[in-house]
Amino acid sequence: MVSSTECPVCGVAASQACTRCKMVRYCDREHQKQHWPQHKRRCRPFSEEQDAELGRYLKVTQDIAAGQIVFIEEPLVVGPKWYLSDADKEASIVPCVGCCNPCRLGKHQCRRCRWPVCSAGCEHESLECSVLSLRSGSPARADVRSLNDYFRGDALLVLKCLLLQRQSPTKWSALLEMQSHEDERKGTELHEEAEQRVVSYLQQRFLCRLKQTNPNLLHDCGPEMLHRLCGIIETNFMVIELPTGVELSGLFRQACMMEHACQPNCDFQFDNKTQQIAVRAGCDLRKGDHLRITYTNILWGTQLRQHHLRLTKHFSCRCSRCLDPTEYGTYISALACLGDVNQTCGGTHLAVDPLDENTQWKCDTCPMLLDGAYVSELQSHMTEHVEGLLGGCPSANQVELLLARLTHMLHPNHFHTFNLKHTLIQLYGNEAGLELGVLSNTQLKRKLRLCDELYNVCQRLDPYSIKLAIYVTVILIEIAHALEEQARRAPAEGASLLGLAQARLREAHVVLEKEQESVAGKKLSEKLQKEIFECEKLILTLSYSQDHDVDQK
Ligand SMILES: C[S@@+](CC[C@H](N)C(=O)[O-])C[C@H]1O[C@@H](n2cnc3c(N)ncnc32)[C@H](O)[C@@H]1O
Repeated sequence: MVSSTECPVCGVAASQACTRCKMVRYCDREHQKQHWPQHKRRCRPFSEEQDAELGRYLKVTQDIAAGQIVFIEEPLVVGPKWYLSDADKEASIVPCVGCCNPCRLGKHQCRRCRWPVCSAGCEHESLECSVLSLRSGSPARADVRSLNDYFRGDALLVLKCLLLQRQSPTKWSALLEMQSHEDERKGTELHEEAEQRVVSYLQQRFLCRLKQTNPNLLHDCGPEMLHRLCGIIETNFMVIELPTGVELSGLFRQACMMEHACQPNCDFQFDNKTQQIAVRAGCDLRKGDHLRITYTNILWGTQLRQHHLRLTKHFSCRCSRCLDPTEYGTYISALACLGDVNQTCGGTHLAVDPLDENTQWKCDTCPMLLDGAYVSELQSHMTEHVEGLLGGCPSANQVELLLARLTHMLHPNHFHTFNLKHTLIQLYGNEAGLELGVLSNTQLKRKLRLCDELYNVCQRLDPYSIKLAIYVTVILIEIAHALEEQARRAPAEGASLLGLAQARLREAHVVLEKEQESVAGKKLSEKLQKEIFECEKLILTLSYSQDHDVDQK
């Protein structure tokens, strides 16, 4: 919706904008009042704005309290996941083309187009089905890899977009207004991959036949349009996680206008029944604030986030975190200074210019400078080690060993050490042979210290737990575990330690409110309920035994 310059009541040129949304103008108060019954359904506490750097974005026009729904919106398109990992390409469970429920590949197929459905009776949109029925050939083999390659979900998402030109001209034009970064994509790996996986696949399998059998069905389905749609998806898609664990991608006219920041102020939830997205204020928003979500992983260091944003969204983020070499004092990208050959200086290397991919890294204590290329090679080498280890369910001992090796080179809060420590706090107290009762006092203290370090990093990066609610909840539960165990060991301080544990669990309860709809949030919520109950039981048991002791004395 572009803001109109004519009064919707009488059509004359108008200058008084609706103060809430600034999207409609009136010639006078009387006509504004008259129009309110219609306008109130569209009037929202933000306006659509545009600027040379951000493109379109959303600006708050009146204060909004934390937790309040800012707007609810229907999708333009919802479809299969856009980025398919290697594991996805070998998955035997895929979303049903009809209802998106998980279904086993090869079990049921749509009677007409043969694409995977969850049950014989599950139907899908008829135009989509008739285009998919034009397929040529059949899967080379019946193994999951061949079937996944034959029924490509990411290509189906592009086809869903393409068919809007027939199904809904309004949605089609809204889709084409979205940024695609077409020019920047040309000649890149992403463009080449889109050509291989999506454009040539759709053309050879379905669209060439469509041109012969029904040339007037789609006005524009050539390779340029397909590439443009790939760019629109890449730039705008939002990740939707269903309660079944299925991940989908969605495009929304307005929600996709929200700009990126590495410290967001909004989050969103998808309702699978209505297919609507609800955008919510993650903290108190003031008039003039922009609505911001995060397009990348906020637990990555600046170089990695910037690289990801440049590669996929074609911009350099200049938010306050990206401009600050310490990243709000977390030092999450910082390296430990190795000093000269003889001894380390104990200092920390920080990027001289965090926005420059090739920046040098300067020690804050000695004159040592590190080259950008060296640092990025070191980082990716470490990524391999950390991901390799954490992907294989390691023991606490294995994690400690890698941590000890990396500690020489990284700041204690570096994102690689953050990941290792977040795993460790869950292993201490839960791994077989390292149950809470078996941990030494030193191990218990270490668990608590690691939890505190991780909690502080999360608080600085995401003070309202908009993105890190799950991480923070896990940390708070582990803190409570350690405090409860300390209370068991030192009954004299038991009451105060259990009080602290209970407070941490209550805090976790509040933090987890934000994740009520996600699969991980639901699971964790059940665990948290039990933890709260167990903690209350411990408190009662302790006060009973203390009362009992007093009586006996
Ligand atoms: C999801 S779209 C947002 C809506 C888009 N601005 C439009 O006009 O349709 C993402 C694109 O917006 C721009 N953008 C979003 N956040 C930005 C930021 N923090 N700095 C610069 N550009 C940004 C980039 O071009 C990015 O690829």
